[in-house]
Amino acid sequence: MAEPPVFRRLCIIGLGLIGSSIARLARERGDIAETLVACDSGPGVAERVSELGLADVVETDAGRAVRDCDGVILCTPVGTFAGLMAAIAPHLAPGAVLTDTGSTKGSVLRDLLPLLPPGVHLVPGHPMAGTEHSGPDAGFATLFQGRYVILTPLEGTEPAARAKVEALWRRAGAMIETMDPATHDKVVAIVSHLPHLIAFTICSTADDLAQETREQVLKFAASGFRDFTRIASSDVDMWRDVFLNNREALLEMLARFSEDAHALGRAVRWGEAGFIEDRIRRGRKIRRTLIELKQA
Ligand SMILES: NC(=O)c1ccc[n+]([C@@H]2O[C@H](COP(=O)([O-])OP(=O)(O)OC[C@H]3O[C@@H](n4cnc5c(N)ncnc54)[C@H](O)[C@@H]3O)[C@@H](O)[C@H]2O)c1
Ligand SMILES: O=C(O)C(=O)C[C@]1(C(=O)O)C=C[C@@H](O)C=C1
Repeated sequence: MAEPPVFRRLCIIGLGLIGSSIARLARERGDIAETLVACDSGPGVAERVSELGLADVVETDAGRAVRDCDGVILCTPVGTFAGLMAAIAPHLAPGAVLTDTGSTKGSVLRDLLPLLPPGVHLVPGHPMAGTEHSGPDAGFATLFQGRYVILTPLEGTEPAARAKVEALWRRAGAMIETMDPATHDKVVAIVSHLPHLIAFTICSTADDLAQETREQVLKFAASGFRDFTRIASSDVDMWRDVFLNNREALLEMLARFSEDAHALGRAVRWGEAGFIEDRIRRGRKIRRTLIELKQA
């Protein structure tokens, strides 16, 4: 027999890549929310969400959108969370479960907890799935299939609230891991935030060089550089907010990376072939490990 929907009335705030993927999934499955409310304040987004038929109710005002909802999921850039929380807190229904998909977790607790009304349950989350595309047309229902979702629940969170968020992600086909926010922020700093910082930087450096030399450097880019440009084409608002809200862990990883890059540079300068080979071998090994885990 089909399971009952996880939520009676679920409000998704932010209908970009991630929010519209959850909406599409909820529409397709029918067992995530009985009624789906979509809220987006971006220019033309609410109209597009209506055109695409992604929700039963479409709003642009977050306070109005969350009224009477037993589930609310924030899918906007993390820099918007404090302002959004101030707007929705007075309207959250007692007993509601509040979750999110933000890429940083220490900042989410910092921004949401102080205004959390008594009786509303916060279960922060982060799907480790995405693409370089953004907006309501970019989403797809299978985005989370076979991917990890990291939850960073607070001690003492009501088990029933946590179970609802876990059920949502299980129905999305995801695997769930639990971590404390500081560990989460360190892990994603190395596997997600630093790679983006490097990709944005390498593109700027190549662009500077092209301007200095007046050569069409980019037309000679084969697949190595192109792989970086895919990552570097990601959304400006989202990544500005990620960098500014995971400052400490990102700067720590950047410092370690810079030391290691200098060491490799030194080996190149002094012709230390063994050191260079070792670094290349480690890269190849990590790629093989990811392929074995089917994540490459
Ligand atoms: N893109 C990814 O690969 C990825 C992966 C995992 C988690 N995340 C996280 O999920 C969240 C959403 O990312 P995305 O890629 O879907 O972004 P996106 O840019 O595709 O969509 C964000 C949407 O939020 C809307 N929005 C912004 N401020 C708002 C506000 N105050 N009120 C209502 N709507 C508002 C925008 O109009 C936009 O439609 C971010 O916190 C991001 O860090 C992103
Ligand atoms: O696939 C991509 O392009 C992504 O950037 C997805 C990605 C990542 O870095 O892996 C980006 C941000 C997230 O918070 C989680 C996933």
